[in-house]
Formats: sequence, C-alpha cells, structure tokens
Amino acid sequence: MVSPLPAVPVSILTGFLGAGKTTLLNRLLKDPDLSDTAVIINEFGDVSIDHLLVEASSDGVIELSDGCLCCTVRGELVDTLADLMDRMQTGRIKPLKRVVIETTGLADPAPVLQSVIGNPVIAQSFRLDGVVTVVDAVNGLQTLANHEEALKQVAVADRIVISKAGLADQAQLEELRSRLRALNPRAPFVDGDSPEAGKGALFACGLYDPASKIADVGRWLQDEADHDHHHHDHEHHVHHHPDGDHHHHHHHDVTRHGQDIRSFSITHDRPIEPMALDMFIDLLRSAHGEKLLRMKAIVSVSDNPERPLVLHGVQNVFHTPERLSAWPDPVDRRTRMVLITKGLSEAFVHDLFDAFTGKPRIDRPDAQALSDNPLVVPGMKF
Ligand SMILES: Nc1nc2c(ncn2[C@@H]2O[C@H](COP(=O)(O)OP(=O)(O)OP(=O)(O)O)[C@@H](O)[C@H]2O)c(=O)[nH]1
Repeated sequence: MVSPLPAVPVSILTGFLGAGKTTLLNRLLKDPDLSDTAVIINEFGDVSIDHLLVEASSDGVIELSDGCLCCTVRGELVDTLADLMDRMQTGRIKPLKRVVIETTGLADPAPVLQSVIGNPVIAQSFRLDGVVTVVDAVNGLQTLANHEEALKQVAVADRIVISKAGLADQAQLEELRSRLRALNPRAPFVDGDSPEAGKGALFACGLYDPASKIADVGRWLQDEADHDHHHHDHEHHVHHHPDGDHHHHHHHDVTRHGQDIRSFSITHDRPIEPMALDMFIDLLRSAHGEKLLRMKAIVSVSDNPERPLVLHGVQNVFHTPERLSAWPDPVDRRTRMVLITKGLSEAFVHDLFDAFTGKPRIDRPDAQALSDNPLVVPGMKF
C-alpha cells in the first residue's frame, strides 16, 4: 500500500562515545521546530541510563533494547519504524514531523543508514534527511586515530557538530578541523555551543546523497546492502553476586567492534560514601583512562541519597558531575554504572568498585594492593 502521508524525514544523530549526542538532542528537543518528533534511542550496555537522561516527555522517546543499532538491534529499528508508520496510517498517533535516531557511540553508521534507505517498506513512509555527527573537540583526534567507527561517522555526516570547543585549545581545534575536512570535504561544521546547534534547522539537510561524500561512503553502504545476511553474534551473560548486587556482562559484537571492547555494568543497592566514589573514579581515570572509552553513571551518594549524581567519563576526561533534583524513577534508586572499555578487565573494575564500596574480599589479596596503603591490616577492608 502506498502511504497517503508525506514521507517523514529521518535524521540520524551519531558520534563517538561521549561526544555529546544526548546533550545536543536535549537541546534540540526544546526547540519548537522539533515538536511532533519521535526519538529512537539505542544504548549499548544492558542497564539503560540514556532514557533517564533524555529530557523529553517519555511519550516521544522509544528505547530500543539492549544491543547496538548497527548489529543485533537493527531488525528492531526496522520494526519500530514500521510500527510508527502503521500507527500514523491508522490514525493512532498524529502524523510525525520527524524521527530522530540516536545511535550508540560505537555504531557503524553504514548499516543504520542502509536500514532506512535500503528497505523498500520503510522507504514508503520515511526518507532519510541527513546524518548529524557530533565530534568531541578534546578527544576527537585521538578517537579518529584509534576507532574506525569514528572515521565512518564523520565521513557519512551531512553536518558535523564540534562539541566541547570551550575545553580545547585553538591549535587542537585547528588540527581537528583539518582532519575532519580531509575525511568529509563538504559537511558544514557547527559549533556545538552556537545557537545554530540548538535549532531545528540543524536537521534540515535535504535528501541524503552518498555521492557527495568521499568515495568510501558509497562503498560502505554498498557493502552493507550486499551483506545484509551477515551474522552478528552477541554474547550476553548475567550473573548474580553473592550479596545480591548484579553484575551484568554484555560482550559486544566482536566481529564488528573488535575483540577487546567490552560493555558491562555495575549495580549497587546502598548509597556510596562521597570519598569512596571519588577514589574509585580517580583511580580508574588516572590509571586506566585510556582504556575507559566511556562511563555513564547515576549514583546514590550518602551525603544526599535523594538527589542522585550523574557522572560522565569519556576516555581521560571526566565531566563535572551533575546533581539531579530527584531520581528519574523514584522506585528505582540503585546506583547504576555502565562502562565501555577497551582492553581493561571487567573483573578488575568490579574488584576495584567492591574494594571502595567496602565489600569484604578476604580471599583476594590483590584488593589490599589496590589501596597501596602500608598501614592496611591484611584481611581487613578499608
Ligand atoms: N563542556 C562541554 N561539555 C559537553 C558538551 N557536550 C557534551 N558535554 C558533556 O560530555 C558528557 C557526555 O555527553 P553526552 O551527551 O552524554 O554524550 P553522548 O555522545 O550522548 O554519549 P554516549 O551516549 O555514551 O555515546 C556529558 O558530561 C556532557 O555534559 C559541550 O559542548 N561542552
């Protein structure tokens, strides 16, 4: 059936882990131009925090389940779009003006684009408007040097939003701009802090045209179309700690994202002492920042358990924590941390967390070594 409604523009918001996608989205959603927008978010990691951090009314936000949009959840994206189409056509929801898909930071954008432009059913009701890629001015160059996904995200962009420019120096910014230009000769740069970045206009990119991008983009999209049957395996394990805390493991698609990238989470039931939290974060950042691609956390801190703390770590950079005025879900007040690491052992991070939150580990002499404290009594927790 041919849709009687005009095709709804779909914008893809991408950018590497922690670049500032959700921050930009929150700003855009306050713009009246973006009313009647459905937002599809996808989080990599099995404990979702993103939906707590997107400040839109929950009606318009659709969260795709665990997994990365470019891998296992891709079918779910197509189903979600098909469902939105059906609801619009049957009048169950009013016509949407726009759909925004926020990808995970690790998403390879090619399969996501291919889902929208290459699926004949979806193409009846939706048209790809454009790809907006957020690049972090502080970590951007290093990220581009180390992660192919980040290169692809920049190359396919119709607009490149440079975030955190205020935290970078001028020389760093210039170098980043010329690197971005080499990867994507046409996409305009938008300063993340400028009023322009807060306008719905950011999304009016026009029809998506891979031909205007560097030659590689067309090839990636073609590869995706050719390899639609390609099998992506996710391993997903959950085990329960003896004290009732849950440690979840989500081993991300190894074929697409590399063997050593892991996502896992830490959940903790009791409020954490501010000092213990500081020490845990400090040690993690100073000793292992390079391997910590991303950390997002909502934390119950003992000095004010009514007002949780939101933490964002992006490689070596930890942003100023934000105190929320209340828990997003008053019933669930557990501390939840989601980490994405590269080459950093999950067991080590759990042990470190347990050590600082006072869980006894008398069977683990290395917990003592972590404290590096000559006065520590063997077998006692600090
Ligand atoms: N100073 C500054 N901080 C920013 C800017 N944009 C984002 N941040 C901070 O960077 C951190 C990560 O931002 P998010 O918006 O969560 O990043 P994201 O790209 O959605 O992260 P993932 O979903 O994990 O990939 C947060 O602490 C933001 O407050 C910016 O332009 N300037």
